[in-house]
Parts: sequence; C-alpha cells; structure tokens
Amino acid sequence: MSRAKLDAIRDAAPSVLPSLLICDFGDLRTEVARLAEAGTKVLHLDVMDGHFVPNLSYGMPIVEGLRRHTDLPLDVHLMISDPLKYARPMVEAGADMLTFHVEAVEDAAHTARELKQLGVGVGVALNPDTPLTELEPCLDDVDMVLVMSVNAGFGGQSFNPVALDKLKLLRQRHPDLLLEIDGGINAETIGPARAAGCDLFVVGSGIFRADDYGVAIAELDGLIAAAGNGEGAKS
Ligand SMILES: O=C(CO)[C@H](O)[C@H](O)COP(=O)(O)O
Ligand SMILES: [Fe+2]
Repeated sequence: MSRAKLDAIRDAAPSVLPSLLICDFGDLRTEVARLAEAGTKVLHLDVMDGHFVPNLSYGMPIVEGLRRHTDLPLDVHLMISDPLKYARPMVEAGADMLTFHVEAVEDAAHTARELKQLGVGVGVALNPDTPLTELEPCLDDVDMVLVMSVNAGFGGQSFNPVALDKLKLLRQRHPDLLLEIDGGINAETIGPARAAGCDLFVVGSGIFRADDYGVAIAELDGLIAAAGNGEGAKS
C-alpha cells in the first residue's frame, strides 16, 4: 500500500504539496476537501516535537484522522529528535513517506535503512546551514532529499536562496533522486526552485493565506511549468 503511494508521490512530480501547519485544525475535514478539489496530489504534514525544533505541532492522531478522510499520499516531515522512536506508529497511522532530519540523528544511513524496513518512502531533510556533505553517507538509502529553504520549525519564514545551490548540485550528481523544497515557497521563489531541478514544492502560507486554494495552486503550477524542466529534474 505505502510503496504504491510512494510511486504516486513520484508520479505527482512536478507538484505543489500543501503543508498542513497553519490551516484550520478545527475543521481539517473541510480543509482536506478544499485541497483535493483544488487538485492537490500529495499532502505534506509537519510533525514537530518542541525539542528538535522550538515548536510543537501534532503527531499520530492527526495523521490517523487525516488518513480516514483522504486517499491522498501523506508526506510526513519529521522535525523530531528521535525519528525511529515514532516511525512505526506514524506508518500505522497512515504515513506514506517519512522524512527525517540529518541533523537529528547520529547515523543517517542506519536511520534510512530502518525506515525503509517499514515499507514507506524515505526522505532525508537538511536545514539551510547544513552542508550537503552531511547527506553523503545515506543518499543510497533514501528515495528523496528535502532541501529546507528556511530553518525547520515555523511557517511563514523568508526563503533562503542557499537551497537553490544545493538543489542544483544534487540534481547534477543524482539525476534520478526525488528532490523536494520546503519553506518560503511562493510566486517569486517557485520558478527558481524548479529551474534548479526541484520536483516537489511544499507550500504553507502561500496556499492557506489565499481565499481560494485552487487559484493559488493553479498560479504556482503555472510558474512551475513556465520555469521548464530545470537542469534535468526527475520529470
Ligand atoms: O516544514 C515546515 C516548517 O518547518 C513547513 O512545511 C513550511 O514552513 C511551510 O510553510 P511556508 O510555506 O509558510 O514556509
Ligand atoms: Fe515541512
């Protein structure tokens, strides 16, 4: 089931992934329905533990609740200090992709292999100040790299262009790797991210602060298309 969803995430590229961080948590069912109607193919869920990042969001009950209301693949961004401790419950709750932070773990290759055993897609994320060399030991064991264009922890921050250099290098060196960007993605930054070779574009405030999610997503989709296939993005 989850491996099929990983294929669905790959097939969705290039695509905008709404980030459920500043949405209406009192009416998640309606939020998901609005996003589905707006053409969303994958949902991005931000899990924060108040320890790895100085913010607390949500955990398995929300993932499980969303799972009951949608068949869309769930791309779970784990901003937590101990990803392996919560990985299995997250998968049981309905996660299809688990992305851990390289800064949070001692052995990223081991973490990636353990996550893969759970039958889900595996991503590794890195913050703007973390060099790409930190990823090298685990790149053969992951399906996706999540390049953060803000420091993980909060929505609504400004885009850090260091992410573009990282995307370009990753795309040159790993033509088949799925690449995702997260943080400060909007009408100004999405085109350069696509041109740098990105496949999946996480957007929080750029969607949830809009009156009409469909209009916001269509505009971003148009800018992805206008930016072309970058320097050889996956699709
Ligand atoms: O991982 C995240 C924050 O750590 C969120 O996915 C991200 O912030 C999305 O929000 P925005 O588009 O407003 O930057
Ligand atoms: Fe995120």
